[in-house]
Amino acid sequence: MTAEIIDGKAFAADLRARVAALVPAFREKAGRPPGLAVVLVGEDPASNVYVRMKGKATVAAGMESFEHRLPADVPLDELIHLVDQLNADTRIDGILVQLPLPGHLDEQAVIRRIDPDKDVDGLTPVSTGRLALGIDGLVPCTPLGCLMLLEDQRGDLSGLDAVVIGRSILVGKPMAQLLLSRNCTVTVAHSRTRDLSSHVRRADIVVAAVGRPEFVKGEWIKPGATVIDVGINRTDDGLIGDVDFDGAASVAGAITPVPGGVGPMTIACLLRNTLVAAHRNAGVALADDAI
Ligand SMILES: Nc1nc(=O)c2c([nH]1)NC[C@@H]1CN(c3ccc(C(=O)N[C@@H](CCC(=O)O)C(=O)O)cc3)C=[N+]21
Ligand SMILES: [Mg+2]
Repeated sequence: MTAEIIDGKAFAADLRARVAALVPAFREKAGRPPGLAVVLVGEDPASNVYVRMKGKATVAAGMESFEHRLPADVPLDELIHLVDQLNADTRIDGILVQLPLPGHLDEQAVIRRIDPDKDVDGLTPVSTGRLALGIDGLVPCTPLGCLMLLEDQRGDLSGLDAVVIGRSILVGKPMAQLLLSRNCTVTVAHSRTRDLSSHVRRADIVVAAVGRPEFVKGEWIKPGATVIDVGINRTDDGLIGDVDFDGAASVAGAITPVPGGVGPMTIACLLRNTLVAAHRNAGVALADDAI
């Protein structure tokens, strides 16, 4: 094995500490802590674990956590009504509706109801548009975390060839936009892409977000490439990424492990986005390079 293992867990712990260090000054100036509301519909065990982890991390950072659990069969208008209440609640700076929602609920209808100023997931049409236009806004947490790890690893990304595998709203599409904003040459591959391995073989940066265990093979990786594995696949052997880790680690320059790579960065970036939103919502200044 030759690749450096990127320690996302340590990077995330440092980011969380830097966010927490900025909270007391905010509390002082705003007269209240930053607040994050998380909405969970239904009883999916994995979602339950994530929501509990998010709540704990929020409190540990000195912020206020608001958890709302609704039954799986909640009607759309009740969920929308809750979002309206959270939008109007001045204690709350960030609203996260845990996805996926049960099949009868229209996810886009719920997401577009969230006040863009509280959109710490970066999923509303306004946030998506701002990202595409290169205007300051809230960026989805998982791709933001991936970008932080990449820039820490590679420095300036300008001119590098990047392949993003997956085109989801939560990861693939915003990841491509972020890499483009850093002057990468970006290819977005997906389930209909022909000859995927030939695209991956050219890439200096590979971001795998397909949701299939060990889908990306070590032989596809260009020697020295940086590999970011977003996959969280629960199998009988535990959590498995979207990349064949052992194969890729023998050729890559650096690679994120699963667990302990991108996952912890997602939660750290959620706290970061909540802190940024809180400053904007309360009219308290935060230096551009503060976090
Ligand atoms: N509106 C919305 N926003 C999200 O950001 C969102 C979501 N819905 N739905 C589900 C996905 C998934 N997600 C993760 C967060 C943390 C870890 C994480 O901390 N993972 C640990 C392991 C945790 C474990 O042991 O299960 C790791 O990779 O080391 C993983 C995945 C956020 N998501
Ligand atoms: Mg896809």
